Amino acid sequence: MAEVTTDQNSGLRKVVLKSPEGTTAEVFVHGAHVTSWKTTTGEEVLFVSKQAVYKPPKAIRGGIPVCFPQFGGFGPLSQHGFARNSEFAVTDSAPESVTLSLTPNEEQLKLFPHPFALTVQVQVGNDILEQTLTATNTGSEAFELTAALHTYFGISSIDKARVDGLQGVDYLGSLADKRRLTENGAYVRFSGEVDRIYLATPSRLEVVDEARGRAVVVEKEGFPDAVVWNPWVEKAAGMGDFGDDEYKEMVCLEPAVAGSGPVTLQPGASWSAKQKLSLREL
Ligand SMILES: O=P(O)(O)OC[C@H]1O[C@@H](O)[C@H](O)[C@@H](O)[C@@H]1O
Repeated sequence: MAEVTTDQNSGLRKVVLKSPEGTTAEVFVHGAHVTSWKTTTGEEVLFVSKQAVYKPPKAIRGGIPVCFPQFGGFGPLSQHGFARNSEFAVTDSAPESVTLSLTPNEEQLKLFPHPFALTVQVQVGNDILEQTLTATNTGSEAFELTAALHTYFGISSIDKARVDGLQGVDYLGSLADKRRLTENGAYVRFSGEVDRIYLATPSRLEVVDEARGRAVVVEKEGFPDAVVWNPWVEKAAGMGDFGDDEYKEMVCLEPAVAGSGPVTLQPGASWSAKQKLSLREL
């Protein structure tokens, strides 16, 4: 069993996972939120802001917030839905994996009148992190959902970072009234704010850290889309839980079901999607 412990700094409950090879991950019960994934050599791969606020129901800034049952503004709820603001229950665990579950409370059902059961499973392997979302419609009517694993990757320097695998892919420009555009570049690089929903992307993408000589390989299933986000100077300055200069240290690449249209879940039916993160030396 992975033990549920109390985080020293925040007082919140978390689970620490460890693979036999020594890869570790830290998962907060609040939001089923992964805040750390360390390689066998002890190197952190994810980014968490030094200004992050560990005070439920606020979502933690960084790591991997779970956006569910809504991504962004694609629906009636507030931005990114309420899973990231909710207390989950730990329903299963082993030294290298944990499953956390959420059913909406009365207040959430008033805003989103669709009973569901959501599980988030997190597992570590040899320099691997896998995360699976499974949602079941436990009500009597069909409903629509959008979702994302809003993954913040730590990088050495934004001018030496890029996202590979998106050339020729159409995207909705969130900074351009969601206009549909096409990615022409071989890579996505960052020299200003980027906020794009790439549609029906290849299942394998990479966040490349040229300065560190390493890429994180993102393999996704069941998430047709991928969001690329960096807030850059102005948006960073406007976020209370994000340092003014921290945009230089992170890139978000978020497997999502968003712009390609919502998933319709029939009564009794389940939907499942996952991401697998691994490393590649350049
Ligand atoms: O501040 P939030 O709600 O965590 O959202 C952060 C960002 O999340 C990204 O997924 C969105 O594309 C951005 O538009 C948004 O700014």
